[in-house]
Amino acid sequence: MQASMPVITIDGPSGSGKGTVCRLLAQKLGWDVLDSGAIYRVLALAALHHQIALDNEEALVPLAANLDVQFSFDTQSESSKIILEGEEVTHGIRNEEVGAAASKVAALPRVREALLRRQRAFRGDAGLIADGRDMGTVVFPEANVKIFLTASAEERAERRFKELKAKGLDVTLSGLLIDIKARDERDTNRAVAPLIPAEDAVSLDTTELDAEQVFAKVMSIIDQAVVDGKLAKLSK
Ligand SMILES: Nc1ncnc2c1ncn2[C@@H]1O[C@H](COP(=O)(O)OP(=O)(O)O)[C@@H](O)[C@H]1O
Ligand SMILES: Nc1ccn([C@H]2C[C@H](O)[C@@H](COP(=O)(O)OP(=O)(O)O)O2)c(=O)n1
Repeated sequence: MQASMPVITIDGPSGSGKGTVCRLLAQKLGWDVLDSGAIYRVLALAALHHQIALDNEEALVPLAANLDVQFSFDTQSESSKIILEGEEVTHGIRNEEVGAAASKVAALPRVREALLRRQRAFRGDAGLIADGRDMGTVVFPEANVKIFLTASAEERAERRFKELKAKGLDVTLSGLLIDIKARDERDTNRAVAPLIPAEDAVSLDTTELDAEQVFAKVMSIIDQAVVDGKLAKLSK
């Protein structure tokens, strides 16, 4: 692990645009990305496969600690590929059922603890962009730049609705709004590593912004961090 490589954290609730901005940042900066939500999603899917109850901390801790998962970058599709126990789950984890299950296993303190080292190991030879809920507060409290994205629940549900409809999934806007609010509630009110901005995070409300505008604002926050000496000059 290269403890000195820079880290930018992007935290926020579901649909606030974290994944989108992280992908754009990774392209621009040539850095690695940690999609921590995908780790919780993969764990939840493994629990469902093995018929382990989503509140069975005793059984989930060893499953989390020994999770047989590989994240790789597929150069052909220019997207990441996720293999769980030998089976590709890249798309299978991206539905609201698995998102809700992920939020349940993520509420268990010893499960979070068991996944800490795996998340920190994503810090390699390049800089790291870390996407999640507790990247700036718990996993990388020493990060160079911390950003917290928000948007109204209605706007986030609308975004998710368009995305899942485009994939041909059978979803309703009202159902997604209920799911998003339930997930916000669980993620925000859990005892350990709740969804809250780090004290030194810059918050950005994306409700009225498109993805390009969010990216431009995030880049200006990063440029300001360089001016403030929090981050070395970027070769972008
Ligand atoms: N600023 C934005 N305005 C409108 N749609 C957006 C914006 N940012 C992202 N999206 C779209 O909203 C959906 C959720 O975005 P995503 O980046 O996956 O959010 P998160 O990772 O925070 O859950 C995706 O379909 C994405 O293309
Ligand atoms: N760092 C993280 C990342 C995700 N989680 C939990 C809580 C979230 O509701 C689920 C799924 O996260 P994910 O980022 O994939 O969800 P969205 O894409 O934002 O809908 O995992 C977490 O507790 N901590």
